[in-house]
Amino acid sequence: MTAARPVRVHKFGGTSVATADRIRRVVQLVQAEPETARRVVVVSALGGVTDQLLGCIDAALARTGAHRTTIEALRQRHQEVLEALVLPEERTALEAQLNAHWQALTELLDGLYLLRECTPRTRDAIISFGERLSAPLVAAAFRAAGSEAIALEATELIRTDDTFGEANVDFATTNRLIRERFAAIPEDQIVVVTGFIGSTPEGVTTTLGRSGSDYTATILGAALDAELVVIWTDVDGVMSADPRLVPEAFVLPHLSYREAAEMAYFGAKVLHPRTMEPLQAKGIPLRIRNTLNPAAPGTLITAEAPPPPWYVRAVTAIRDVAVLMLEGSGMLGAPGLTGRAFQALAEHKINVLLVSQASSEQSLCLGVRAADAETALDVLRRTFAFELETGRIRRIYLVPECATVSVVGDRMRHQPGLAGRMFSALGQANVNVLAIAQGAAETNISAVIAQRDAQRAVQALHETFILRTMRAHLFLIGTGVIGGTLLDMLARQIPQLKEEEGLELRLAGLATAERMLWQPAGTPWNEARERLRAEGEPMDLDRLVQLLTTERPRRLVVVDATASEEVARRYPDLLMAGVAVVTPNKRANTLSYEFYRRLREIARERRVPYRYETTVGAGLPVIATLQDLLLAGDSVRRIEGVFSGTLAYLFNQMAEGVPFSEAVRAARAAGYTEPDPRDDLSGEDVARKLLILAREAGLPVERSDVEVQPLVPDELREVPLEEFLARLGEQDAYWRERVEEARREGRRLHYIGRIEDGRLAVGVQAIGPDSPFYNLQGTDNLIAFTTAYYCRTPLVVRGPGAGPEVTAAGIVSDLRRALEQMR
Ligand SMILES: Nc1ncnc2c1ncn2[C@@H]1O[C@H](COP(=O)(O)OP(=O)(O)O)[C@@H](O)[C@H]1O
Ligand SMILES: N[C@@H](CC(=O)OP(=O)(O)O)C(=O)O
Repeated sequence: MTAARPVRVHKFGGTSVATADRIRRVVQLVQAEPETARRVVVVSALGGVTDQLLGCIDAALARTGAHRTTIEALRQRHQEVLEALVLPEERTALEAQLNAHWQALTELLDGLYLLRECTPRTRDAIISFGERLSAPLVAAAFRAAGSEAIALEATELIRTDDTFGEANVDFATTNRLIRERFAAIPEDQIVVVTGFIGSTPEGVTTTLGRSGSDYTATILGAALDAELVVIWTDVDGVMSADPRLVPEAFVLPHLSYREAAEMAYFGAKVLHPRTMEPLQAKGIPLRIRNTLNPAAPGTLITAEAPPPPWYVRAVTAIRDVAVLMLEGSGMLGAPGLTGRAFQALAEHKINVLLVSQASSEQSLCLGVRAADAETALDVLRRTFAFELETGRIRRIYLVPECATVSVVGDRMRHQPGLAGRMFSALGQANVNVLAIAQGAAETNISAVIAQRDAQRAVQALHETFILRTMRAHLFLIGTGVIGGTLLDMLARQIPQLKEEEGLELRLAGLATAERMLWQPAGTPWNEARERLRAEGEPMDLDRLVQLLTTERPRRLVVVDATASEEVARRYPDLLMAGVAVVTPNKRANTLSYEFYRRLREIARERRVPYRYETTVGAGLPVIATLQDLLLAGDSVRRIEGVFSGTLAYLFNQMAEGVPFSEAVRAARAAGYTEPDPRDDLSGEDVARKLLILAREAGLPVERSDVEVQPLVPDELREVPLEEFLARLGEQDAYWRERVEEARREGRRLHYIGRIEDGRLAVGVQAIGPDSPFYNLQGTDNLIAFTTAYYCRTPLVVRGPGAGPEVTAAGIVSDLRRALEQMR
C-alpha cells in the first residue's frame, strides 16, 4: 500500500476567478504546487455574481422584469469564459451542463415573479448557482492546461441543518461523506469543489453565509487532514484594518486562530468568521495569499502567533448595524429578561452581534444587523408585551444606522486600561459611543457608534493602538509677531516631530482680524499665510467658532496669539466642545474671576487642555513653577517680581543716567514696547500678570483689587500718541530726581509687582543690594516665590521675559503638553 499523499486545499475567492485571465492564473498557481501533494481547489462564484443573483431576486419580487436581463448578461459572461478557457472537444457537453443551470435558475426566478414571495430556502437555491456555474468552468480550465481535474458539487459533501442563509454543518456526517467521496478519486486528480453551499439530509440546497467558501475550504481541509489550507484573495494577506478604510493598514504576517476568527466576526471581510473552526482541533495551518501577487508571503494563521509589539493586533468594523434598546426600571433585578430576549431572537434566527447592559439592569442594548432590525424590534415587543403594558419595561426602540468598531488581539488579555484608551481615542476623534462590550476572553473590545463615524473611528483606533502615532490639528488665531514666529518655528519642527515621536501635527487653518481660512484636512505650514491671503474668507468669529466646534478634526488645539478680548470670550465654547486652547493672550484669565473660574472648571471636567504659561514671563516657567509648588502642598506667602521686560529696561537705562524720555524712545525703537508705550507705562500689563498669578495661587481677586501706580501722569494719558511722545521730556526732571534720591540711599528703582497677605500692588520701588532685583539687567524678568518651603531664600525664576522667539517656544511647550494630555 502506498502512503497517502499530503493534502493541500486552495480556495479561490470571487475576485480570483472573476475573468478568464484570472482563472488562467489560478490554474498556473495550482499547477506550480508540488505534485507530491493532493490538490483540492475550492472556488467561489465569479466575482460579483452572488450579489447579482441577489439583485435578481429583488428585481423578480419587485416585478420589474430586470431579472431576465441580468440573467442574460450573466449567461453571456460565463459563456465568454467558457469559450476562452475550455477545450473545443469539451464545449458542447459543458454548455449543455451550464444551460441546464440557466434554465433552472430562470424558472426559479420566474416563479418568484409570479408568487411575489421568496423563502430563505428558495433564496439559497438561487444563489447556489454562482458556485455551481463556476466550478465546472474552472475544472475544465485545468484540463485544458493539461491537468487531470474533475468538479464536485459540495451539496454531496457538506451536510447541514436547514438554517437557510447561514446553515450549520453536521461534521460527523460531512467528514464521512468527504472521506468516502475522495477515497474514490485518484489522488493525482485535481478536485474542484463549489464553495459556499451544502445540503440538508433531504438533499435541499443550503448556503453557509456570505463569504462561506472560506469555510468550505477548511471543512474539506479538516476532513482530509490537510497539511495546509490556502485562501487566495486579492490582497496580500489579512491586514491590520480594512485597507479601504485605513490606507496605512499593513499585512499581518502571523495571526492566531482566535484573532483571525474575532477579526472576521467583528467585520474583517477578508475571512468568513467560521473559517478557523474546523482547523483548530487538528492545528492545521491556514495561509492567506494574493492571487495577483503570489510572491508575497501572505498571512499565516496557526494556534499561536508571536505577539504584536503592542496589545492590539487589528481594528475592524461592521457597518449596517442597528441597536435595540430596552429601558425601564422594572428591569432591575429581573434575571430572566435578558435570557428571554436572547431566546426570542434566536428562535427567529436573529444573530446578536453585541450585548451591553447597564449594571443596574436599567437598560439592555443589543446590536443586530440592520437587515434584521425591524423583525427583531417586532419580536421583542411581542415577547415583552406584558412588561411593556405594566410598565416594567418603559420602552423598546431601535437606533438605526449604527456600526460597531472593535479592537482585537490575544495580547489584550488581562491588560487593564485598554477600554479606557479606546474610549479616549474615540472621544478625541469626536466619535460618540453608544455602547461598549468586551468578550469574556478579553481578546476583543467593541463599541457601537453612529455609522457615519465608522471610518473616522477605525482610523483613530488604528492610529492609537496599532501605529501608535498621533494625529493632531492646530488652528492659529493671530499671525502677528508671536503667531508668525510660532508658524515658522513649527514648520521647522514638524518633520522631526513626525519622524522621532510619531506626532503628525496638521495646521487646520488660521485667522487674523481680517481673514480666516478653515482647512480641517490640513494646509501646508510654510504656505499658510499666502493661502490665508489667497483663499481665506472675511473673518467672522461666530462662524469660525461654529466650524471649530462642530466640524472639528481630531485633537484640535486653538492657539490664540491675539490680544483680543472678543476671542478670549469664546474659550468656554471651544473647551466645551473638546477643543483645547493654548494662549499667550492674557485677556481670558483677567476678565472677571467668575469667568476665570468657569474656564478652569470646564477644562477640568471635560478633560480638555487649557494652557497659558506664556501669559506671564513669556517662555519662562512662571505659572508651571507656581502650580508645581501648590501641587507639592506648598503655600504661597509672597510673590514678588519684575514682570515687564520693557520697564526693566527703562529703569536700567535711567540708572545709567539716560533721561526718561530718551529711555522710552530707545525702548520703543528696539521693539520692546507696545506700539503705544503707554500700554506698558500704564502698568496695566503688569497688573494683569499679577492678577493671573494671584488667581493661580488661589485668591478670588478682581482687576479692581490690584493697586497700580502708573508711570504716565494723568494729563498725558488721553492725548494723541504723537503729542505724548513729544511731551515725554516734561517727565525727565521728576525721574532724574527719583533715581538720584534712590542712588543716595544705595538703592535702585524698579517697577515691582507684589502679592502678599491678599494684597496685590504694582509700582515703583527703591530696592537695596540685598534684593534679588538689584542686579537685574537688560530686559530680564525676575519672579521670586516666598513660600512655606522656600521661606529663607525665595525660589527665583529669572530670564528674558519678552521676545517673539522665547514666547513662541513657550507656546510650543504648552502645545506639546496639551497634546500629551490628548493622547
Ligand atoms: N482586515 C482586512 N484585511 C484584508 N482585507 C480586508 C480586511 N478587511 C476587509 N478587507 C477586504 O476584503 C477583501 C477580500 O475579501 P473578498 O472581497 O471577499 O475576497 P474574495 O473574493 O477573495 O473572497 C479585500 O479586498 C479587502 O478590501
Ligand atoms: N459567492 C459567495 C461565497 C464566497 O465566499 O464568495 P467570496 O469568496 O468571493 O467572498 C459570496 O459571495 O458570499
